Amino acid sequence: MLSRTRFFFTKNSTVLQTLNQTKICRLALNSRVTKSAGVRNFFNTQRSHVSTALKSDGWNAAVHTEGIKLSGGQPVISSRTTGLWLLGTSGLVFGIVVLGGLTRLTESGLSITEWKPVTGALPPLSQKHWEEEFEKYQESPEFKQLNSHITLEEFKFIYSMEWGHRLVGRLIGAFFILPVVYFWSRKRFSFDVKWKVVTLTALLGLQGAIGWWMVKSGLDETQLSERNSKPTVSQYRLTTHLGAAFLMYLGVLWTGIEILRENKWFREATKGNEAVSTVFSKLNNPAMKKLRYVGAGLLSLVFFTAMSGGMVAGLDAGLIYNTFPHMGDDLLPSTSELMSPVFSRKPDQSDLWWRNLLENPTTVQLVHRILATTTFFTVLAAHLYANKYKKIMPAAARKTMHAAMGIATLQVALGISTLIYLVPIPLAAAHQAGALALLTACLTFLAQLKKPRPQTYAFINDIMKKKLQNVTRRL
Ligand code: HEM
Repeated sequence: MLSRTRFFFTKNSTVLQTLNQTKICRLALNSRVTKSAGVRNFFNTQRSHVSTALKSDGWNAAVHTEGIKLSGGQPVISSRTTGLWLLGTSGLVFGIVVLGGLTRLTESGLSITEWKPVTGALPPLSQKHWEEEFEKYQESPEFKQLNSHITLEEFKFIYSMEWGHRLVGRLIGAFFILPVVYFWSRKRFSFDVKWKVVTLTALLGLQGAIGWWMVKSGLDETQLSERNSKPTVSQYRLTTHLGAAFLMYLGVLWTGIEILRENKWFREATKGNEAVSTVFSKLNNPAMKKLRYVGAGLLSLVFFTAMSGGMVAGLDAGLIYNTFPHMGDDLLPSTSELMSPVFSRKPDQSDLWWRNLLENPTTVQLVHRILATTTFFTVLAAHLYANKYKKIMPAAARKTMHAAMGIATLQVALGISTLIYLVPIPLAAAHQAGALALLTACLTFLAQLKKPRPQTYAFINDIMKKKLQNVTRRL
């Protein structure tokens, strides 16, 4: 349909001339009139002419319409719809992370003892089916050691939590993969976005497998006895699952923001809006390079702190030392407690350090406190530093840095409250969501400082140079 016509113009004047000659340029650029049948017919009769011109142009110009299919052609900029869809996906991933946290906090995660990617999408629908599922659960170490008192009704609750978590995972899979196929076939992705989307699809598939790998560590008696643990999932696997979800979230968000920024520049450039040149010159300022390092450093630090939080959650280490800043009577527990030989598994104790750092709940909690405090003061320092450049920084980046400061403060308050009140579910879930919110702010800060890709830069600059103010892009 012509109303879907999307135009990407770059350097070559031959094509522009051809388009002008055939009047298509004027008619199609003014796309409000393209719905009329007369114009559509006119356009159809001319399309082969344009297509030939474009092919001979060697892809300096690319016009994408439903009517004109240019073999192997790809847009310089992905369509705005793909950016919005990626932001929608990031919202869903945010939601499932919180739901996953609630599943863990309500101790529901080990209630489904099998992984059936397809048939598991249906919950038990009859009393008999529920009883069968309950019987399977009764074979699990969690039931035998911790939950032998549980009734079928109580089992239904924990089962539904875990089933809901898995269902939302499947829905996100569909919400992501079906549009990928559609957008790909309609050539809506630029080359850069294509490989990102492939990586994200792989990560999504991997995430399901990691989820089951994690659950298995809490169902397998051999693994539990090796870890000398009560029936819970391994903290390493829980953190891997959390980390993969965070990476997926950051990946879709980053790609979505990048596409929407490019589309915004494109729209403004076609309107002849000078703001694009201002943003480009701000982004080209050498001072922004330092701020980019600051943003990347912050993002990595928050991610690392969040992963250490995953280790705290996986070891239930929030249930000890429920005071802040003191841990017990002093600021720090004794060295013998922090580096206890109990956690070493080698006769020569060569693994004493790393095992305590990753498996001793006291040490793991201390590591999280140290990282969290470092993160807070680093955000504060970055905020003060970024403020020095507030006049030359893009406004969006300035605002996200303010947001990061506010969220970091809230996150520390939530973390301390979670600890002091012995990990109540609402606070712990809010603390987990807070970690994602802080990551969002840091990632958005960095994304707003990112220079345009060279091909985007050339493309947008070209539009501005040619002052193609009438170009519209209907997405
Ligand atoms: C920048 C600051 C912080 C970040 C990014 C952060 C991040 C996280 C994350 C991602 C988790 C895992 C949540 C889950 O999987 O359910 C967690 C858990 C936890 N954090 Fe933090 N945290 C921060 C600050 C703090 C502070 C200051 C404290 C208090 C000393 C704290 C105490 C806890 C506790 C007790 C848990 C375990 C909660 C549970 O068992 O669900 N956090 N943190």
